[in-house]
Amino acid sequence: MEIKLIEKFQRQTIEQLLSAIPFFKAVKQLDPAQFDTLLQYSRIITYRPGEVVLHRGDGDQCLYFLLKGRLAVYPSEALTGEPVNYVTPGEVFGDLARLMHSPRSATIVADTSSREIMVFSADFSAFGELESTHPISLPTKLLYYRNTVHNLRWKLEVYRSLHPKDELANRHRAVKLYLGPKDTLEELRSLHEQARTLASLLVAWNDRFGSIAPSSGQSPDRELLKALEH
Ligand SMILES: Nc1ncnc2c1ncn2[C@@H]1O[C@@H]2COP(=O)(O)O[C@H]2[C@H]1O
Repeated sequence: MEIKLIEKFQRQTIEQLLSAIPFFKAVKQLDPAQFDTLLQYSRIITYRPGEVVLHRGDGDQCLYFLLKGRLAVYPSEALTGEPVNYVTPGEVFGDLARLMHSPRSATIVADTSSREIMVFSADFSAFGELESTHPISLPTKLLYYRNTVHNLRWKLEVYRSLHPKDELANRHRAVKLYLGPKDTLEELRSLHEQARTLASLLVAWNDRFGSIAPSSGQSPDRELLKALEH
């Protein structure tokens, strides 16, 4: 693992890397000053294949966005069986612990199939209390939570399509969408509440199935386990 400060990179490089991440792209378009503020709380981390990025049960609350490579998500520290899911470039991860006020819900490992693994890490403490608007503004928070709710709903839809008869399958559809006035604190509160409920449903899927992939229960990823021994 190597941690690199944002200042070590040319501005153009950072902008190019972050243009592939919907949240940062939207913030930059809406309010370039907020984009700069987020950068002040961020750094870039590179990993070697097989390195552990997040440990289930850890208490830190950084938020991550994958820039390059692929990551495997394991529901337990044991790293046996199939990963529960993969994280691909542009996706956010490490967002559930803060949302649910709980330790990390999964272990995330740099995949052995990736040569270069690069992650953008943001210190979530900049978000402060939900309703505070400094240093991160209400519009930026709204972008973040809309994005989070969208991503969680999407993942839960995928799991529903794999296990349509499971009693968890329809639960996320019962989580009400917000229909009130847009761009308000009320919308932020609703998105936050939706995100919390959807996050706990995702963790319930992980707990129930171990791996949600159809090939669940088959042989462990030996290549990955071997790489972890070094
Ligand atoms: N089923 C899943 N699919 C994709 N990512 C997941 C899944 N379960 C957990 N994660 C991610 O793994 C992260 C582990 O740390 P957090 O609990 O903070 O946030 C978690 C999610 O971002």
